[in-house]
Amino acid sequence: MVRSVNVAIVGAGLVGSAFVNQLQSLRSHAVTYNVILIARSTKALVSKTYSPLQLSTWPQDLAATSSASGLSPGDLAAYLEKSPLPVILVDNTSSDALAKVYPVFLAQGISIATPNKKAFSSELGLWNAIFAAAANFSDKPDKKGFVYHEATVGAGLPVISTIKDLISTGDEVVKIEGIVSGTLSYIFNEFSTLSSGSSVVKFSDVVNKAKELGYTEPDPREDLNGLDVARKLTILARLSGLDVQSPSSFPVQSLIPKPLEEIEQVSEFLQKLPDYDDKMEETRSKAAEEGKVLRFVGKIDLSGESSQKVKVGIEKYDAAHPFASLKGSDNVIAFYTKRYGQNPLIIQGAGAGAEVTAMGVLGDVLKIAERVAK
Ligand SMILES: NC(=O)C1=CN([C@@H]2O[C@H](COP(=O)(O)OP(=O)(O)OC[C@H]3O[C@@H](n4cnc5c(N)ncnc54)[C@H](OP(=O)(O)O)[C@@H]3O)[C@@H](O)[C@H]2O)C=CC1
Ligand SMILES: N[C@@H](CC=O)C(=O)O
Ligand code: NA
Repeated sequence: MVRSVNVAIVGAGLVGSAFVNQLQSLRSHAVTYNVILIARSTKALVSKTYSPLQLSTWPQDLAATSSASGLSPGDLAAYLEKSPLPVILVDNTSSDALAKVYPVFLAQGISIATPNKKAFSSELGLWNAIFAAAANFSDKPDKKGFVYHEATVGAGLPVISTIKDLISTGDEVVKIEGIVSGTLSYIFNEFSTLSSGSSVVKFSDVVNKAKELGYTEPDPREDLNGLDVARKLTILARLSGLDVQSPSSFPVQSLIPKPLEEIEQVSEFLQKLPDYDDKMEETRSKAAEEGKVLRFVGKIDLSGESSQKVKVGIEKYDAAHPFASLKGSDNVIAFYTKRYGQNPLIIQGAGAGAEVTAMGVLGDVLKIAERVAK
């Protein structure tokens, strides 16, 4: 018998649009996925009767909706709670406001699949509330929703599922080292090569290119100030058993030039960034003179050897190091654990981009549907 589930998609930008396309092309017919809502920040296409929306024309239909404002999290919860079928909320935004009400959705039996890091990397209290309210972490799962967030670290790469499997089967994390920003990976892979002359590209040009390619956060300053990496490290550290209070509770290096910190508009920031290319070029060429390249790295050290358990910033690597030969927007994450010893379990591949991120989100939706569809 074919089972069904309702799907509500909030956020229809790069990842959201790729998600809808991938959902439409699904080959599995074991479950029917009825999309009942697609929303952007200012518009919402909602099926009032909970019957499936016509997906072939969703961009035009969404644009044509008369609503001048989006749905508030409260309105969304009230609508989804009345769904006659189990419902999965796909949060493809980077909204803090939506993330804060995840515990409410979960307690109402609404499941969540998301690439939005905000819920899992803000204050520790929110993290605890989410997992207390979620069915997959409860011994009383009745009426609670499931929560999956694979694409919050390494986009579609199996990072979250791997660390969860390591821990739940009794392994212990000793260290994690990695390049977990697709944007900063791309920027430094292009900008800092082993040539000792001046770089073939300007730092500000590669920043713009990373934005064009869809790797950056909606506001690329969240990548450049190290916060996106700090959020991912917070998630990995918490899953490793460390109670990190927030992404600002450990040292994080920012690449935003001090005089540009107070600028409000992204456009003005990007326009002024070229004025600071010389400073980055100086750092790059000094490293190149030592035969090294720059990479933006996150480290978690639970071995007790380092006084600083979590840190994020630029490091220098020589040519032989695996981080020096990364390409494109690749992420690389090395898990040193009790079982794996000195030879870490390594995951590598594209860590940003709409298609690979949507794949991670859709994979989570399929896992939730297997558990809740009726
Ligand atoms: N791009 C990537 O490579 C990766 C992205 N992610 C994460 O995926 C998420 C989406 O990223 P991306 O698609 O690139 O970003 P976009 O800016 O392209 O899309 C964001 C979408 O969210 C909508 N939105 C924002 N706030 C709200 C709200 N309160 N209610 C309803 N809709 C809202 C925006 O509406 P509007 O269209 O009206 O602006 C837009 O449609 C982010 O959390 C990001 O961190 C994770 C891994 C990789
Ligand atoms: N801006 C992020 C997107 C994925 O999380 C990145 O560059 O990695
Ligand atoms: Na992932």
